[in-house]
Amino acid sequence: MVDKTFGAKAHKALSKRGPLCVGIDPHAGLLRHWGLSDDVASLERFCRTMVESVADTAAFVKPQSAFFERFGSKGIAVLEKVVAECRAAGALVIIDAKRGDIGSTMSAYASAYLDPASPLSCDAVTASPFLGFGSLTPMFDLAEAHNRGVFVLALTSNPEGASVQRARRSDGRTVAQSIVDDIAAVNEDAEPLGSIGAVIGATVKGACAENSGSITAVREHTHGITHATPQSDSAHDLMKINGPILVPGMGAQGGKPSDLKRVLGRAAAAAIPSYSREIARQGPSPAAIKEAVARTLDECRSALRR
Ligand SMILES: O=C(O)c1cc(=O)[nH]c(=O)n1[C@@H]1O[C@H](COP(=O)(O)O)[C@@H](O)[C@H]1O
Repeated sequence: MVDKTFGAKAHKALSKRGPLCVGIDPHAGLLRHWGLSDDVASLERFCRTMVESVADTAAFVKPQSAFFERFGSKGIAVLEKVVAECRAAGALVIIDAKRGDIGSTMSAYASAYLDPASPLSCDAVTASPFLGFGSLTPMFDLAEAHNRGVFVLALTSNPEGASVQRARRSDGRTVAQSIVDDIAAVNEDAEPLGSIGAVIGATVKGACAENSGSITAVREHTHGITHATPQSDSAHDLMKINGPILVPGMGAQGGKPSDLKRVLGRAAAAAIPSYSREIARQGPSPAAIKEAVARTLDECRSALRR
């Protein structure tokens, strides 16, 4: 059934709960800020409070796997609980693991996150396409089989990303544009949204062609294929993604709600602005976290309406 796909669920969540993803990133500094020590019992306490404060209101919750992995198997056990409890409260859970590998190893990563029988089974996972977009195929296949999603890194929020992602290929496109085009091909004809998302940071210098003054992209013919050739580094054609767009870099990294349209243009209709530290550092008071969620959601909603 089409409405069971991750893309359809993401679309519904965006309209019902609104455009917000709350990241659960229990790093040592945040635990300290909450008056907790850096151990598994504190990790559990932090996560319990975050889940109780956000999972029944935020459309998406994104636990960052690294902060659980650093506690070994006991940390992973906490992550399993976070995933199950958030899903039970109606949030769509994206595990941020940024996996990228080849062949049977990629299949194993896909099973770990997207197979309903796995203890870490969630709604979607982040993936890195930098071993070649095609290397992610086992993950896309499993996502499709089980109505799950994959968010593929395209233009990341860190300044180092540009040296790889904005590099030009021999066909004139940036690496990021080729990733966007590959996502678009997987999502082609999906309604209301495809299940393969893109990750585009709120801090990137400019991303969409329509806001860069070069919307009339030059068409270039290379090897028998016609491409839209971006006129500048900021001229990415994002409308074609036809999938949800995870936008990290909000809050603590400097991204603001007004950046959503600056970076994504009309593609911002599918934006999922994602905040981790900015919301968690309002804790440990659940009321303060809830208040931050409501305020942040309001700010994102009104920036996207403008
Ligand atoms: O995939 C991600 O979520 C991600 C992509 C990206 O380009 N930049 C980025 O910061 N992230 C993740 O988003 C979270 C950002 O955390 P805050 O800066 O505290 O909001 C971290 O878990 C990052 O690993």
